[in-house]
Amino acid sequence: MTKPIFQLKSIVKTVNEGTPEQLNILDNVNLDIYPGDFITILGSNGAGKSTLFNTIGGNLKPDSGQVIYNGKDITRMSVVRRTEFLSRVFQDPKLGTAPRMTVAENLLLAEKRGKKHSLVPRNLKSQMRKFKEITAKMNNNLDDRLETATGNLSGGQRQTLSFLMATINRPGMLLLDEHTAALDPKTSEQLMNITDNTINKEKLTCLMITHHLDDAIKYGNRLLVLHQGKISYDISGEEKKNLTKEKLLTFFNDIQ
Ligand SMILES: Nc1ncnc2c1ncn2[C@@H]1O[C@H](COP(=O)(O)OP(=O)(O)OP(=O)(O)O)[C@@H](O)[C@H]1O
Repeated sequence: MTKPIFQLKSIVKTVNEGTPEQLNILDNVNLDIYPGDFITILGSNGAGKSTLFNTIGGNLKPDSGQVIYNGKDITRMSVVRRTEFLSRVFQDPKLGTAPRMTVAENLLLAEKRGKKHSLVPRNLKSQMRKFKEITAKMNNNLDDRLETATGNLSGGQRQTLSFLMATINRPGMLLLDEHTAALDPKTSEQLMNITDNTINKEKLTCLMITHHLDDAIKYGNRLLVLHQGKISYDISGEEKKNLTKEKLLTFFNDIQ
């Protein structure tokens, strides 16, 4: 049987402890993620989605419970060490890239992340052909802008670059935190297509937070709904394939 690559075991995170506002923002969360899972995550504002990602990414330590990667307890592992196997793309295109550095320099930086220096080519020139090839596949002229400072790119190009940087080393876990939410509908759809193709081709394990029901239904093999710090819905396979927007809306109405 396939073993989970990532596990959350009885994760609890409480805020405002000992006050009338005390709240379990993660309330005994258990989750087994299998290699190649592409999980879409829905949940209303304040449901705990970012808190879940922060726990997985190491930005937030749970009060109790365990975070396991490849069978190893990483609950107390730092964010920096987790970058050896984990990448995250944020909603804000400005967060993933260094604005004064060129597209090519950003890609080189991303290649180095989590690797021993000796394994990374130092010379940017030797990598240019490869970077040109990767960016050309994005079909948004990023390949013509390899020497451009990232701050001068369009939001869509910049977010595509963030996605490329996050996936260039084939991460063990990819976290997409509403990564298309700041883009116009057409650009958002383009990046979702790139995302889906890359995840399928590279067989990446990915969690994607979205507020778009259509995207949550269309993409991935598994869908979770978070509600009040708990996983209240977790479907995959045929059940996910047969899910409709109407069924999902009914579910949301029922839990409110
Ligand atoms: N440091 C904190 N102190 C107090 N409350 C917090 C803290 N961090 C998060 N919360 C609360 O925890 C709950 C979950 O927040 P979280 O940001 O994870 O939700 P979310 O599902 O990502 O929401 P959104 O869709 O709005 O981004 C919210 O009620 C939020 O106010």
